[in-house]
Amino acid sequence: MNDNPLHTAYLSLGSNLGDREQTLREAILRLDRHPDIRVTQISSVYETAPVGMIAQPDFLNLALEIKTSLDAKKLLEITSSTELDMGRQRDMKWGPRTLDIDILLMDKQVMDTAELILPHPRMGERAFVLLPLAEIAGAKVHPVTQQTVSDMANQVDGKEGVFLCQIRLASVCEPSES
Ligand SMILES: Nc1ncnc2c1ncn2[C@@H]1O[C@H](COP(=O)(O)OP(=O)(O)OP(=O)(O)O)[C@@H](O)[C@H]1O
Ligand SMILES: Nc1nc2c(c(=O)[nH]1)N=C(CO)CN2
Repeated sequence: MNDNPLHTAYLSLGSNLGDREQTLREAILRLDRHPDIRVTQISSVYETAPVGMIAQPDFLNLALEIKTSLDAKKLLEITSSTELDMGRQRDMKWGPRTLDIDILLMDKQVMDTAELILPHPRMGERAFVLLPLAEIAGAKVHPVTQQTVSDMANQVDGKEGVFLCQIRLASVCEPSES
């Protein structure tokens, strides 16, 4: 880690093309191998019906907690380049993708710029985001609405097809000290 202040961020990962499980494992490893990022919590994996454009395969989704000394813009650069390195092609809004990484929350930061909006503007309506996130960050408070993640998850639970999978990824990388 560099000497900058340490931030806590929550990410949503999704995949609905290719070997979805392998893609998620590899993405987590790549993030954790970055010198300024440590993956500190991994939620369960959920198989989820596509939201938005429905004529596409089901997704695997999960949420991560990371600690990072990167600022939010730099973190977005890393998550975007990880998506591209893992074969993501930028094409259709809400279309199929090998890997999607969204930054959901970063500390209590609120920002609205052309490249990055925090908290993620659509997280509150997405069961595929909130159910995994509630497992690892249920008590965290959304800095704009002041709702806890658990309360947000309860509001969307059952509204979309979101099913817990038997896939265990928690051992992909060991939680590290620093
Ligand atoms: N919190 C955020 N996390 C990730 N990307 C963001 C965020 N806020 C804004 N963006 C911008 O959104 C752009 C488009 O992202 P992307 O192609 O992943 O959208 P999408 O996954 O199709 O839809 P959605 O944004 O609804 O998840 C990114 O290039 C990025 O600049
Ligand atoms: N189930 C599911 N649906 C989606 C997803 C996703 O990750 N899972 N991502 C989208 C764009 O970010 C649009 N729709």
